[in-house]
Amino acid sequence: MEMDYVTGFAHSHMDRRPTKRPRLAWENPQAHSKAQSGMYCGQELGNLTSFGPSRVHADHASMFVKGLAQNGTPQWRNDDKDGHYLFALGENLTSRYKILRKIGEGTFGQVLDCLDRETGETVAIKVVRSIKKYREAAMTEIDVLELLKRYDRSGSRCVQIRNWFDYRNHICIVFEMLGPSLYDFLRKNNYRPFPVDLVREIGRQLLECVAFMHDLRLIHTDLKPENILFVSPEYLKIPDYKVTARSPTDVNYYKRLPKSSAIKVIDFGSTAYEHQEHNYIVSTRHYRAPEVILGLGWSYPCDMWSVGCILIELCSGEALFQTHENLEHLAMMERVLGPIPQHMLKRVDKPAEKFVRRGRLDWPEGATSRESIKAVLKLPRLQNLVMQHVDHSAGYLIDLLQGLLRYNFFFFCWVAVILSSFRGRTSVFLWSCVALVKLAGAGFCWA
Ligand SMILES: Nc1ncnc2c1ncn2[C@@H]1O[C@H](COP(=O)(O)OP(=O)(O)OP(=O)(O)O)[C@@H](O)[C@H]1O
Repeated sequence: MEMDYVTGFAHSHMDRRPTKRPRLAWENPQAHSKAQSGMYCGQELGNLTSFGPSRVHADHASMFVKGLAQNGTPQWRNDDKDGHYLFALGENLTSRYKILRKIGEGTFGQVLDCLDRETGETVAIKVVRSIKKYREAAMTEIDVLELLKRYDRSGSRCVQIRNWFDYRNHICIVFEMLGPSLYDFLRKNNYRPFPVDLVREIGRQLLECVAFMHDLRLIHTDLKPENILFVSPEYLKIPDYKVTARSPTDVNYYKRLPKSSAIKVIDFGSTAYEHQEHNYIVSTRHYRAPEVILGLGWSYPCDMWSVGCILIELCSGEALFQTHENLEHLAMMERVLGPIPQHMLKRVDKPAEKFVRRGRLDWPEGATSRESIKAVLKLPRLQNLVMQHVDHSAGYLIDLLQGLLRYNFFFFCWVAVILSSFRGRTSVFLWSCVALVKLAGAGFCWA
């Protein structure tokens, strides 16, 4: 078998499709965080405010005191109209970090590949937009990252924070450098699926990460292929025998596969604590749980729903619920997973009342167009969808997905919360959920 070994995606050859699917709304009213109050204890050093607890950071601050830094940083420039930091490649971001290239951009800011002059390693720095709500969310993200770092001793599940600082009104979060995202692979492979054995391995790690977060009473709320990164940038190019392309010059002849299956979750900017109020809209559209759309309030199960959508996408190559409209989205869920229980439809909030008529979803009557009805009818039932893409172990995967994409999971969750509060132990919560789902006939054997 011809095999081509490559290190890292060639960014210059990236196609022109967007690398990220944006969240439609950013409606996360974050509370002031512990880290934020720490900010005012920082040392004002020229155009940098430094607060990092680490020894490395303290050394860095002392460099500024000696007056070395100002020479190394560019002249002050205004931000762009959206509050993004403007920079040139090769410039310094404080005297410690040299900007090598831009890796990504999201709602919160830009992510830059930088050389850390103190350690000699390359790091990914998220330079957050200089807008109050994004600055506040970044401070919450730092709190969460530090909590995760404290408990994830092996650092194997979630991206590791190395440092943070406030530079020219931009919160900058320094991360370990990771490889491409699951979405980068899907895109580069023209939306061809991942091999099922790799999906199983990714699913296991993802569920471990979610269990770990839930145990800390944290809800990620924005799990999606863009936010799951392979640890290593190395990948193989192997001929894809399933496609009709016969010539190695054809773009579809090869398929890229990661050399290692190790993944980590990123983007804790929307992570919520269990005790906060959960009535606003969360998650990127395709991965949004029904209770979020129906305004029923949400909790841990919204992450489980996202994991279910992600696993299907990895097996099929395409997002399961490709829609931008609430009623169509709910109709798609009913098509794939069966009717939404009446007790949920009875409790919807005011804005969602228009989706319900006589105790059931107002579909197809409420559809906005014939195309919309066709888009829903095109979707297969979950079992058929899985069997189209998975030959061996389809049964186990269907069991797992039925457990993750369970409308009632939301209600099981409340029972589990009550059970865990009796015992005062967070892990009881997750095991209660698992036990309840198992009792309900779902299997977790596959992952
Ligand atoms: N540690 C990292 N290593 C390598 N690339 C990274 C790292 N962190 C982020 N990226 C890249 O930068 C992109 C944006 O990062 P991130 O999702 O944290 O930003 P965001 O502004 O919070 O995005 P969103 O719009 O989803 O909220 C990611 O999709 C990824 O491609």
